[in-house]
Amino acid sequence: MTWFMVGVVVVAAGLLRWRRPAWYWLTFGVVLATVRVLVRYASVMDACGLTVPPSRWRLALARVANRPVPESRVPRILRLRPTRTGLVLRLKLRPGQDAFDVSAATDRLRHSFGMYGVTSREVRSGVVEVRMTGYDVLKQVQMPARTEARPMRVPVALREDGSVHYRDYRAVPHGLTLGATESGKSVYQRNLVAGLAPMDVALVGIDCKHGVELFPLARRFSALADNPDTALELLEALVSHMEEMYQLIRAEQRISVAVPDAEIAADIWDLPDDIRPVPVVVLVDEVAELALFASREEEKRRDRIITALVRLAQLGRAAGIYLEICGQRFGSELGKGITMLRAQLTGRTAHRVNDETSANMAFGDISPDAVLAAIQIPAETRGIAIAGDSTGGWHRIRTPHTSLRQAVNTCNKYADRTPDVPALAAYRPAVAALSSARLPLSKTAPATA
Ligand SMILES: Nc1ncnc2c1ncn2[C@@H]1O[C@H](COP(=O)(O)OP(=O)(O)OP(=O)(O)O)[C@@H](O)[C@H]1O
Repeated sequence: MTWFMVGVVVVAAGLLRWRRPAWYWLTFGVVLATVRVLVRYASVMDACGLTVPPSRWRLALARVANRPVPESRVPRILRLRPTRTGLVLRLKLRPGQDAFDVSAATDRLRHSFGMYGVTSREVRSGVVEVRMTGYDVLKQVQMPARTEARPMRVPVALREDGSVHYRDYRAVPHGLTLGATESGKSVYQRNLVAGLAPMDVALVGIDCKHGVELFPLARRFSALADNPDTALELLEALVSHMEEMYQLIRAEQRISVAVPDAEIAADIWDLPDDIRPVPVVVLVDEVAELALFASREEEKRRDRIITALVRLAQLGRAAGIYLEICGQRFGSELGKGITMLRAQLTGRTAHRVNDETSANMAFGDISPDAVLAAIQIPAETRGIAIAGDSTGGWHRIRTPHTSLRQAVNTCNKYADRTPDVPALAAYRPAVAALSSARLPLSKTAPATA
């Protein structure tokens, strides 16, 4: 009977591991992995070259006391913390070791501890955090139920080490998302919109793919444009809005300068709550549509559009205006001003790209390693992307698969949080018109069936 029970448990564990790796990890994997790491720790560290020989004084002490020669020493375990997706091991390095030793050994640690993936980072001098994942967390992304809530910080994807990837607008104001067609850019953008929807933020959309991506989300948008002419007007209205925000900050500065010890506002976040304007996130889908032209008139329009975008990218942060630009390619081939604009878009996300040039457009000026990682994204795993910023750090990420329906539901749910931005009032989508436009379609559907 006992052997039968053991057999049932082993088969259940095997099935879970195969079909539901996340459940396997939570039920069996976490305990087995913790025991394995603790039991094998010293021998694995030794085999991976992460030990240091005993110090001279310990050797001398052993000689004097006539004791056996002391063994090499392993980094001290400060903490071993199980997580939803793996284990986090915090190590205190021995004298003579550095964080690079551990990062160079991550692949050896991975297979020695029988984990799916291992990454490491230096937390502070001499202390390294080794994050191990028990299974491929990017295969079927499940975001944790609770994430750290902060204004303008969206939990948008999962990183391959199991941690949450945030799009933090206050830390990295402007972003560029690139990727070949069908690589997952729209799903990424949908996750961003769904994450921003419950926040106190005005969403502005420019979708020159005839509005198919952003217009269904119109109820949560304060302004929308679906063609280059309206996009130009909207961007110029945003520049005026930005100038008004600067006037507001200046006015507040004049008041605080006269008050000794008062804080002087440098951006909208320093303004008192009651006068702080709502921040604005501008989402631009398929940016190349704004940069292409076929006639002299269109060229003039294009130049004005790029000038407005460059001005918003250069000065928008203090006024609380953040750009999120999305496209298949974004290089000098799109004409003058593009490389200048790209330099301001320091948050970079690259989905699968068709060639090295496109990967270079995303990361060439940031990190050569990230360029290589972007080229290696396999075509069959859509939604996988490399996310990096101007610090040179980068991660492999994947968003949860959010359908347009789910994103629309979220936007409808938070429709009452859509703020009015007076400068953009002319571009506010006519939601009533949108809903009534659907009525004849749904009425005619049964008739034609
Ligand atoms: N994070 C994801 N997880 C799982 N599947 C995904 C993910 N992201 C995208 N996909 C799949 O890839 C398909 C293409 O995604 P998406 O429409 O976002 O690509 P795109 O880059 O915007 O393409 P295009 O430029 O042609 O509009 C989606 O229909 C979806 O099935």
